[in-house]
Amino acid sequence: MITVDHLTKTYRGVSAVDDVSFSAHPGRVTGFLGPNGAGKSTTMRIMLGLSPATSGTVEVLGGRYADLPNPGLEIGALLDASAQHVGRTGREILTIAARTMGQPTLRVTQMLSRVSLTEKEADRRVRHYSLGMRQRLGIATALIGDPAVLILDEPANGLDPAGIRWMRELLREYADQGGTVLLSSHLLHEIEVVADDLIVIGNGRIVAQGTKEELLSAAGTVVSCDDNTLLAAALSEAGIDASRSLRGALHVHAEPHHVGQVALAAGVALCELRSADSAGLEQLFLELTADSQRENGVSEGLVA
Ligand SMILES: Nc1ncnc2c1ncn2[C@@H]1O[C@H](COP(=O)(O)OP(=O)(O)OP(=O)(O)O)[C@@H](O)[C@H]1O
Repeated sequence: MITVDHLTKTYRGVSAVDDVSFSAHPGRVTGFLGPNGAGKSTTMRIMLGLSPATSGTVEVLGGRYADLPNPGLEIGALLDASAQHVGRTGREILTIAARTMGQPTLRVTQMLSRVSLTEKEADRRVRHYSLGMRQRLGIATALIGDPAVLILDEPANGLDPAGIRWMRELLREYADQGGTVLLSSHLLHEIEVVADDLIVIGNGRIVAQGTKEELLSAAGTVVSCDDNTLLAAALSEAGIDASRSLRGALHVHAEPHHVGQVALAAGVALCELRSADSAGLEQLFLELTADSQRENGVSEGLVA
């Protein structure tokens, strides 16, 4: 379990993280989503005791990271796969990690196989690794202490489609066995398949959070007919805001069933009626986060 409570971090008066609160739960993959510079890495660095908070608290497994006697046995982290010592081999890096955590060296072989790095690749120096191989090595290092919590900052960077699929399966399996996963990304489609819960951050503030299903249903309905102005008027009369459009169609925040009933009552023959699903969530994500004005970046009904 990770609990972030009213966390704020300012750099020379400018806030990178602004009053952020959320939780990540055991048995679930929590996606931490936001564009570049939104505050994801800063939040994760504070979680791992690498940077002090200006105010607010973060608790991982009920306490502060800095107070854990052997943190790698409880929390596995990967913040920057390119920060590994390039002069060492993958096997050396894993062996040092295992020894530091008091783990048997057998774990090294087990982790190599878990992340699909071959014995030959393990004996190569990290400077000759691709970014994808470095991500795999970073994940092996995070897992070597068999922790209950995983904190991963953009772990899909540099992975090819098969690698991304492998990562999703690994994280799903880890969460299904009771682990807590916090996974950041700036790309919705990269994490929407695996995430159970989503935290959306923009300009240092949480703009939406909830289960994936809640956010997808909040993403609304796409509806259109031959005369969308007439349809929009009928919907508006029924109290449904239809001000946004998606590829010429109307995008409304209501269930398809409800929208269909309003159209029927108004005698409007529909050409299209469907749940907006991830297309709507993607649009919502862009709207919520692209806005540079913090105070405007909030969508009603989605805010925590
Ligand atoms: N050490 C620092 N000094 C000053 N400003 C910083 C520092 N670290 C981060 N920032 C600023 O804080 C904000 C949040 O950065 P952060 O790296 O947390 O975002 P992010 O969501 O992880 O983005 P990315 O996806 O690009 O990694 C940015 O405006 C960044 O410039």
